[in-house]
Amino acid sequence: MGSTRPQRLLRAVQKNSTRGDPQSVISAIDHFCRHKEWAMNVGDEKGSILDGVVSEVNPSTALELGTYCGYSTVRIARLLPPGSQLITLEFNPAYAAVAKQVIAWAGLQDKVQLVEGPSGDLIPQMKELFGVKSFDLVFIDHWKDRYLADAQLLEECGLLRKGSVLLADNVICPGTPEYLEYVRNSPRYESRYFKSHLEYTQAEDGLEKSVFLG
Ligand SMILES: C[C@H](C[C@H]1O[C@@H](n2cnc3c(N)ncnc32)[C@H](O)[C@@H]1O)NC(=O)c1cc(-c2ccc(F)cc2)cc(O)c1O
Ligand SMILES: [Mg+2]
Repeated sequence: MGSTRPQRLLRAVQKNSTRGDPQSVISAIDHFCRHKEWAMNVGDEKGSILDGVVSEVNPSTALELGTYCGYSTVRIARLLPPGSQLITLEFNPAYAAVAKQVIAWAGLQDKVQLVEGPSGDLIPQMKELFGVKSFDLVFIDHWKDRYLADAQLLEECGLLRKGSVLLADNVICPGTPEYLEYVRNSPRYESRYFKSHLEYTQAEDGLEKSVFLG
């Protein structure tokens, strides 16, 4: 049984980065995806926009939907203030196993709770599982046709407060039209588009930042 792309990505991290150095892990993954094998990480260009939003929000509790190999998990966790927590949900066990090792290699395991399972089942359990009152920041990067349902589920579960920020990847490519329509037209959100490119390509893509108004 040959290796999978996530496993090859993990090997590239262990070979080309320094344990405990998140920036070197990020650079190793970007180099692997640009020069060896494309993979669906948010990437360096959109990643810089993500960094800016994380720094601006300075979240004490953050949620990520769709861990994949843990690239954006590392990007977010490396910027979190001491005592803050990032919960990341991934339903593919093979991806979760790789992400766990990438996060540990970066030395960020104490800031991250990686939970295996589908977001639709796990979001309603956030309060009881982790004592979460509300999320200051949610990075949405999972199945593109789950973005709207899960944003509304977060609202219904009382997991958003006035000022909570939703940051959604891939709103152009592969695209999330119904989510975009909702956050851009709902009086409950103040939404803004950050134009960029699909990771490691020239295709257009972007991030949508939506502030929940309560
Ligand atoms: C969906 C994936 C990301 C991960 O999300 C997990 N997942 C899913 N649904 C759930 C859930 N309901 N709960 C928890 N986890 C969940 C999954 O297992 C993947 O690991 N992301 C993408 O498919 C993705 C695709 C592209 C892309 C763009 C152009 C192309 F030509 C081809 C692909 C770019 C991107 O930037 C992406 O992000
Ligand atoms: Mg994405």
